[in-house]
Amino acid sequence: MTMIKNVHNQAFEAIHTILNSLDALVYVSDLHTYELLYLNDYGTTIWGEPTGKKCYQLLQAGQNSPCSFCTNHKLINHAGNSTTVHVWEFKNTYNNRWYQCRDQAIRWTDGRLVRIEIATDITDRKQMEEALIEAKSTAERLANTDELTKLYNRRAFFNLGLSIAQQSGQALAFIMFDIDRFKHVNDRWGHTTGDAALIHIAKLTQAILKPVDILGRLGGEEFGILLPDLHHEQACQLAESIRCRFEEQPLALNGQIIKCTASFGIASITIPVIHSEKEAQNLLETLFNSADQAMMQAKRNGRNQVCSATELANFAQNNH
Ligand SMILES: Nc1nc2c(ncn2[C@@H]2O[C@H](COP(=O)(O)OP(=O)(O)OP(=O)(O)O)[C@@H](O)[C@H]2O)c(=O)[nH]1
Repeated sequence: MTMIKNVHNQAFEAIHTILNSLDALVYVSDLHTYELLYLNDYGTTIWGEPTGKKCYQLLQAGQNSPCSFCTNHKLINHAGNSTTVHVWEFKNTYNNRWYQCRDQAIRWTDGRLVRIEIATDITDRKQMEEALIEAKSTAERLANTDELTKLYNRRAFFNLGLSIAQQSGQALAFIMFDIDRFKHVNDRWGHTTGDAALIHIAKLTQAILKPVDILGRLGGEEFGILLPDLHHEQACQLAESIRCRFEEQPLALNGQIIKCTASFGIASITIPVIHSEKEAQNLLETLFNSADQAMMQAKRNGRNQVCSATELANFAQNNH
């Protein structure tokens, strides 16, 4: 009898030693009253003594009733029997560390079903994952952004245009503008001042636009604006406002006033039924080419003015 008791004691101590040596939280709580029935050393070191406490009182911060994220209901089925192990990841509200939790309903020594959780700290992995997600989104942002002006670059601008160009039945206007005689700005004031002038122009333009409008730097001193749901006349008025804004608000830098004007081309369309991305691409290219030609016309007409593709069509007819 004494020998059996000793064997039992030894086994109990071995289990006790193992549980208290684990680099993981192990606790047992009543499935219905939430009373803590067991907490290993890992748990008491971080969260404190469990005696007389409910799991939510000890293991979470500022919790006076069962947690909204409690998984107890997932551990037993309708018949009141244990289901499988429920594995989930959770940021503990007491110490703000991430844990992978393995929860299960087991039979306790007195025969009732209780909850056992084994939770390992996965904060380092989570932080690495978060850093990777952050790095990916930074890389994506940089790949779509013009470094100097922080506007969309040509690639991102065209990609955004592609999705807009598939919204059949919607009006779409496009304004393209190019700063006039920008070479003179660089030659006279230097390349750094030229850069500042490009940033200034980008900011002036962005300030006039609505959040749905898409402004991009297409390259060099050339910019594009995609205007969803805007009709031709409204786009012409908008371009004229931007042109005036450039005249009225030159860049003031180091006591110098750097004046920049720009030439604008406008094209617009009511998007027809689009069947494929290729069709959307063709439509966008046609729109861009028309605006580009209108802009070249504005340059030929003497710069610092707005020309629309309609004007260009008239001009073409007049010159045949
Ligand atoms: N500072 C600066 N200059 C740039 C940048 N990209 C292009 N440029 C300059 O923009 C100028 C464009 O010159 P051109 O294409 O001859 O055109 P323009 O002088 O603006 O004359 P028009 O377009 O005919 O009115 C060149 O001097 C380029 O070096 C840039 O990122 N920064």
